[in-house]
Amino acid sequence: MAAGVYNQPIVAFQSHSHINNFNHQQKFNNLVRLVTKDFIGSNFLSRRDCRVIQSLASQTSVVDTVSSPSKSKTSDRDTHKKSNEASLILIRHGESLWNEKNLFTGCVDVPLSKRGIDEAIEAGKRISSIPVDLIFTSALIRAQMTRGWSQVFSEDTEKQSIPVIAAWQLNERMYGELQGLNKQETADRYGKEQVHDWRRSYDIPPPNGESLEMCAERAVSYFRDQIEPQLLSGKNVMISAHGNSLRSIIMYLDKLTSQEVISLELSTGIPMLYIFKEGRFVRRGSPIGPTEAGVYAYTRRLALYRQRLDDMFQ
Ligand SMILES: O=C(O)[C@H](O)COP(=O)(O)O
Repeated sequence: MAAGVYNQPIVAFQSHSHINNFNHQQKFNNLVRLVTKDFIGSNFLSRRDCRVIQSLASQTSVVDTVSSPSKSKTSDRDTHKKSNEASLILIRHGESLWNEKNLFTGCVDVPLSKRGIDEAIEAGKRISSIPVDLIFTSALIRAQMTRGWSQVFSEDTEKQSIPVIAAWQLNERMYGELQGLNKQETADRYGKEQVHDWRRSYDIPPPNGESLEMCAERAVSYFRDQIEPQLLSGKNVMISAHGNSLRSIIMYLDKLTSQEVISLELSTGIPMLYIFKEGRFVRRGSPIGPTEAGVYAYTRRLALYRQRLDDMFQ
């Protein structure tokens, strides 16, 4: 586990703009160069993909450094500490280059597409009113978005930055022999139902990969051991992770059964909000708005389940 003020996801860059001492466009250009350099020569990014990433530098506008709102908005923090409440924001990374191509990705380290970066920036705007104290990301670049470039060399500035903890336990589930295959072609070859079982069932692993259950063993244990204590101490936490590591965490938070979790789909780049109060997690829908359209891309069955859950907390 590595802690530090680097690797902040773009979603957090956009959410706090009160410290603005740097030439952000320049920094972002450097980031894109770094990311591109990491992937050029690897066997899963084509030259076209690299060109797409490079072109983002000229198309994407300003991103901000992450500063810790809890240190600059003392009254907000005092209030939520007194009420013994904390916010938990979950976000699945924005669309990746392999999501765009409909390829099984799993633990292959693929960066965001241009659309994914736009989604992350948009998500950051939507959660801008929530003072985040601590960010957890997976160890994969699509959740972190930046790698190495944003280390801070000033103690004062570092004190004002949101700590970021990268943890492999939050990585996407290992998709085994499906990694790199096209999802549609795989369904055509092995049958829709088989592929659906591999992708959505709780305990059927894809060939030589992790089932959701196996993914939950590491992701939920990490959540309970490392993240819950932070919430208990009144810290507002954001987790930037993946479709299946977050499905397993949501299954735990919402007490979904292994049947109910089958219908749980998460959209890319949509923040979900939970309030942690008196040892319980209450889903508050998306910070986007009261309709919660973005919380779950849920099916009718899950909508009913959600209705029951909401009624319980009215
Ligand atoms: O790893 C992947 O391919 C995706 O991030 C998640 O895939 P899924 O929708 O098949 O779970």
